Amino acid sequence: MSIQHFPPPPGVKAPPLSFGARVGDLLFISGIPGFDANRGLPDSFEAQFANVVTNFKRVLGEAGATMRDLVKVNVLLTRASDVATMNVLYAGAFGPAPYPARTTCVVVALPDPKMLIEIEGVAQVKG
Ligand SMILES: N/C(=C\C=C\C(=O)O)C(=O)O
Repeated sequence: MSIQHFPPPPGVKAPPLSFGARVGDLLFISGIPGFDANRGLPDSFEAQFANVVTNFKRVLGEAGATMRDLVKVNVLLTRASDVATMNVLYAGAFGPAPYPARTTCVVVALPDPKMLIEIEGVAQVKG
């Protein structure tokens, strides 16, 4: 079965990865940080979360999927103090129920010291 890759757009300075990779009916989405359109990282958790959702939807859309097609989501945070806020924002962005399966981890660090959150996921893609 072949793999369809969704690389960063030309000119975007990203690490050596695809934002998404599809095999069969499954789309695997890389850890998506909260970069804005200019590859800047806002200071606030809420703004980073909003950018993650925008970026996440773009990757899903490129593969013909939506947030409702998500099967599993992993949320990586660098501050346990953001968990409560994340849950509120998450319910708005990834809801309504039923939600995808999810794991949340508080990690020591993410690749850029300004990153407060990354979300990765697996979605079902039909067609
Ligand atoms: N997922 C990772 C970084 C993503 C960076 C980006 O979207 O620009 C990684 O390093 O694994």
